[in-house]
Amino acid sequence: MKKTIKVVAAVCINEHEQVLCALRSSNMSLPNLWEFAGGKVEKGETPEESLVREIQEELGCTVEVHELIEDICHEYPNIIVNLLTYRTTIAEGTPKANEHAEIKWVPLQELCSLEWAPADIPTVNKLLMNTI
Ligand SMILES: Nc1nc2c([nH]c(=O)n2[C@H]2C[C@H](O)[C@@H](COP(=O)(O)OP(=O)(O)OP(=O)(O)O)O2)c(=O)[nH]1
Ligand SMILES: [Mg+2]
Repeated sequence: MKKTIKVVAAVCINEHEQVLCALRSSNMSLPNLWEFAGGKVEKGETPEESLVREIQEELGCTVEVHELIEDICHEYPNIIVNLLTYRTTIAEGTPKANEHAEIKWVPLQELCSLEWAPADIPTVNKLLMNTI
């Protein structure tokens, strides 16, 4: 049976309605695909705690976690990812790509121009449909 991992990711939106997008590097799994920064929920953490920790590690800034956008299970060839995406805003600091190949702020309506990790598509569609 395939293992399921619980992953949290930050849909970080700024005052210009731009979304922070992160490019997975060539040495990560799902290389060269765009994602929302985040990572695996560790034992004893709430999803919100994991997300604040992951963003601190990956982007070197602090986020405020708002509502859940999407909770989906996506089956990859080797693993099932239970991805929880949350709307977030930056509470402190400026995001930097500590682990990603690149990060950039993208206008909400242009999100579809990036090549996303497959599990992110439902979140991207929700954002494009303006249902959040
Ligand atoms: N962070 C993140 N992971 C995603 C997204 N979409 C998606 O399919 N994933 C997958 C990629 C990985 O197989 C899995 C775990 O994410 P990750 O690689 O960020 O985990 P992590 O930061 O804890 O990294 P590591 O400790 O395993 O190196 O989730 C997304 O938008 N954000
Ligand atoms: Mg990560």
